[in-house]
Amino acid sequence: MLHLQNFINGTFVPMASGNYLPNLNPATAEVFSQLPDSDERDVQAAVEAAEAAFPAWSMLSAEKRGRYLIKLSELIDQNLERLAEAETTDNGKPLKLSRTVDIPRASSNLYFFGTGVQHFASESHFMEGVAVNYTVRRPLGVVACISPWNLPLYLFTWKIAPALAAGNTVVAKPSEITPYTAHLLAELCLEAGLPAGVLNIVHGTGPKVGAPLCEHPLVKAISFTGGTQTGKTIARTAAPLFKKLSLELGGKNATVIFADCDFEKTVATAVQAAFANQGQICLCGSRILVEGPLYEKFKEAFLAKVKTLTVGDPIQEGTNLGALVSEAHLQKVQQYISLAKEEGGTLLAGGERVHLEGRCSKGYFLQPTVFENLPHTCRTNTEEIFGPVVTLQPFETEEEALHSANFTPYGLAASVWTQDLTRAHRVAHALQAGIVWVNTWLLRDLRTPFGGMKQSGVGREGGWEALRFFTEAQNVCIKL
Ligand SMILES: NC(=O)C1=CN([C@@H]2O[C@H](COP(=O)(O)OP(=O)(O)OC[C@H]3O[C@@H](n4cnc5c(N)ncnc54)[C@H](O)[C@@H]3O)[C@@H](O)[C@H]2O)C=CC1
Ligand SMILES: O=C(O)/C=C/C=C(\O)C(=O)O
Repeated sequence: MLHLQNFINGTFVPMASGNYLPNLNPATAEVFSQLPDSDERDVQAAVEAAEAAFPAWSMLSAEKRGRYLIKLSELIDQNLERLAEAETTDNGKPLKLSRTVDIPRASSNLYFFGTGVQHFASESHFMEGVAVNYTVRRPLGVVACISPWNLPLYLFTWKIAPALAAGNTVVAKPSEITPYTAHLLAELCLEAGLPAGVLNIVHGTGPKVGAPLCEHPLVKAISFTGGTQTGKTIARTAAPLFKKLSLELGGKNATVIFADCDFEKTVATAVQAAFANQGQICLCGSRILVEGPLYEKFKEAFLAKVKTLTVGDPIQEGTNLGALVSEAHLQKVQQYISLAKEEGGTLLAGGERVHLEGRCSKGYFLQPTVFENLPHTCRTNTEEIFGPVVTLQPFETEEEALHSANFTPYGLAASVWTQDLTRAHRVAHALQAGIVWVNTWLLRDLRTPFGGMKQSGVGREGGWEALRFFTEAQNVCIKL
């Protein structure tokens, strides 16, 4: 049995408690590894290591720091297959997704910030004949990066890369549900020669590791991706301690389809946006709003495509949907399916757990599920389900579409499907969402601001936004 370890001060170390937690493969429901059940003592050791490493790391040139990240990116590329298999074993997602999306994106995150930081310039402001101001962006010190289980290495690296590039040292906590690839990344850090204490990884649960990490007085900033409830808890901790906070939280995203859309492309992408990663991406389009005249035609084509999706063993090439991440999460999603029925929804497809043969007979599989006839105000249409469950809703006017799309406490993402560019701009502007795609979905340019409005979070990640978050501006004013 594989035993994962904390990575503190450049070494794999046992946790203070001596206790392990079981780590399951959700496709087989079997325990395949054990992870440290760490606590505040391990957090303390990691923060101390990060604090000691900070002066030397922050004094390195951006180029030298960048080179370490680029080296790590190259090592990820060289270990693509091993990392992809680990991610799929840990998370249940199709191996082809790990291989083509998760792991390549983890590499890109490190490469992007490793190169990007070398172009990070600060502002200067000239007061005609009076003074010149220049602004220095200084790293903060020790920062915390807390990541979720849905895109494990992808989101882990999305946080640590800008934090390290900007000159901070990091204590990172991967999700206890999917800790495996973070452990493998620590091995690659050793191979890359990353100085000891620059990146520290503490495994364990939110209450025992995440909470003391957020409370620690030496931790200057917290970058968190996960559920909105957890985000609220972290915000309550951080506010009185005046820590910088970046929160990427839940979504209940609308796919808004007008009758003049490119039909085939729209249907194909709406299916992908609904069910990619078993619907476990905060950006998934879980409410599909379709203009009246197109509704029946769209419904027929959408359902036909959904019926072609294979729910299966994640390591099989032909699998489109793998396992949900855990039994608890499967049950949560199943409860939402029951709720949708109680709320009067008409089940158009799916709705049932899938029982596979062979090694996956105990896995947490669920059919891609589609409902209609649910009002935009109901719980099914306003709460984050985070699984392969979507609703179809017709609309008559643009105003009605916007009213429905915006009728949730979330404001993360939306996609708009139309050939009318003027309408696309108008609708994009009126949508309460931090990210709007027009005639596409999840097309990512890492330079763009990424984050949500309303209860989808606080702050923006990506590009300069991330480097600004992980630095503190100091203005120097020189009288001429
Ligand atoms: N927006 C997103 O990307 C995600 C949304 N979710 C949503 O959240 C729901 C709950 O999923 P969970 O796995 O429980 O997510 P979570 O928000 O509890 O977990 C995310 C990370 O936060 C850590 N954490 C938990 N409690 C903490 C605390 N008090 N202080 C600091 N860190 C803490 C966890 O250990 C994990 O590393 C899901 O059903 C889904 O709806 C979950 C994961 C990702
Ligand atoms: O940065 C991206 O491309 C995707 C980010 C996705 C999440 O933050 C999420 O699903 O939680």
